[in-house]
Amino acid sequence: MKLNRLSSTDATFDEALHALLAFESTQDETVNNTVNHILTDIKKRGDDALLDYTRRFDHLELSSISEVELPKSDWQHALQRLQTAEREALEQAAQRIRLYHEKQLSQSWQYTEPDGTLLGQKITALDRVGLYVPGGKASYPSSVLMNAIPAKVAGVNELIMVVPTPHGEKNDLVLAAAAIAAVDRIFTIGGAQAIGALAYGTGIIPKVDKIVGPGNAYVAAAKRFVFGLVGIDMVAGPSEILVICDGNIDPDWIAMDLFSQAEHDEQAQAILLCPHQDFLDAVAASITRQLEAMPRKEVIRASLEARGALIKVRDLEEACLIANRIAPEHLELSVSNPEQWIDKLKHAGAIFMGHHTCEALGDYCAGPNHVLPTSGTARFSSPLGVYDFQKRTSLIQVSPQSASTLGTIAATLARGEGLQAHAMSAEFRCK
Ligand SMILES: NC(=O)c1ccc[n+]([C@@H]2O[C@H](COP(=O)([O-])OP(=O)(O)OC[C@H]3O[C@@H](n4cnc5c(N)ncnc54)[C@H](O)[C@@H]3O)[C@@H](O)[C@H]2O)c1
Ligand SMILES: N[C@H](CO)Cc1c[nH]c[nH+]1
Ligand SMILES: [Zn+2]
Repeated sequence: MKLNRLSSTDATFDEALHALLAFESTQDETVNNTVNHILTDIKKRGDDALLDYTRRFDHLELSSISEVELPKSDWQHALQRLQTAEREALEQAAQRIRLYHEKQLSQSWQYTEPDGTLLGQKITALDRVGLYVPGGKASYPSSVLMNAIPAKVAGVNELIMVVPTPHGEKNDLVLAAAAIAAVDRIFTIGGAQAIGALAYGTGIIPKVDKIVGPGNAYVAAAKRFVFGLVGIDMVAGPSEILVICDGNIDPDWIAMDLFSQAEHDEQAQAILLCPHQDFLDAVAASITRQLEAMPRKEVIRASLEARGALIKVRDLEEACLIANRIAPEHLELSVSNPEQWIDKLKHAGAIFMGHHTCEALGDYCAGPNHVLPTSGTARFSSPLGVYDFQKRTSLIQVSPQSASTLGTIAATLARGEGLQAHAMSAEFRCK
């Protein structure tokens, strides 16, 4: 296979790195046109359009719209059908994710000024949230846990899950995860039509306040379109891993860490930064050797050839600078003293510290969320968390004494803006 081998001292390094990072699939014009058409149709024809698109894209023939909802007994049976090991793994992962996210709960606060004015911030959970669970090419029970648990920890009243079931095939692990995470309702719909149904509401699908959860390019484009009418978590791009390594580890481990994100899809990104040429060569050899045994080898190969790279850096200091430029979704700091480098790393969705912390643990059960900013957006955004399901309302209760002081300030500023009613409203309350 043709691996991209770069060195930070090459004259063309910046250009080569820029080319590797370029990714624009959710902006694709054909996808946007299709999604626009689907959303308009869902808005206009509601449930009838939903049935038509579910038939067309998921090959699911339903005789009546009521069949898109899965009764709760179905998910409970799915949970009971699981092998003990699978059920225990889901429950243990759920427990760790819950404990971690409970730390994120924000509380309302208020304070009173000396003249009796009270100021504060009231925290309220969102009323109704839609959770998109992908189901086109693969199933993601871990994503059910990662989205539903923080929502429930925040106190969301009603959590509506949608998941496509191509040819009517339901995934027991996905349904069992929904039961464990206490989702409220499940509908077997997917793609842009599911996002439209959640955003506008149809006869059967209730309109939600916010839509969360990852999906393919159609789902991502639909979320962009409905943003504003409803809230969205983020528009997640393909998975990314960046490994900074000191070379003191088995190269097979690092090659497999790169595969672990490359196997998600052809556009996933896997980059290794290391100061030691012999270690980079050993990882390259390991990639070639281990790839043949991987069930998803064609996806891994395509991803590594298009957007993967093994990069020789001058030292770990420079590796941190390059990592900050890339702002990866996942950053493995595979070095002996990871704490030493943390202050230098400013932009990453999640940092996995030390030789024993592989990124895959974070995908399933470490505790922190696996829904993370991609495509460089870690420069300004954060992992999905409880805070995404809570909103803040300001509280202001002005004492009679303060009404005079504040009223004078406000009236002066209001007249400066030419707003007479503002000024008079404040002055009426001045003593
Ligand atoms: N970032 C994360 O945390 C995370 C987690 C899990 C999955 N993912 C990503 O989510 C994505 C899941 O994609 P998927 O395809 O498996 O499932 P999906 O559920 O996102 O998409 C399937 C739906 O796409 C629609 N669709 C397919 N082809 C279409 C077409 N030609 N026209 C209109 N609509 C069409 C159909 O409605 C179908 O139901 C992957 O890219 C995966 O990497 C990300
Ligand atoms: N790595 C993905 C997020 O980038 C999440 C995931 C789900 N299953 C396995 N991995
Ligand atoms: Zn993953």
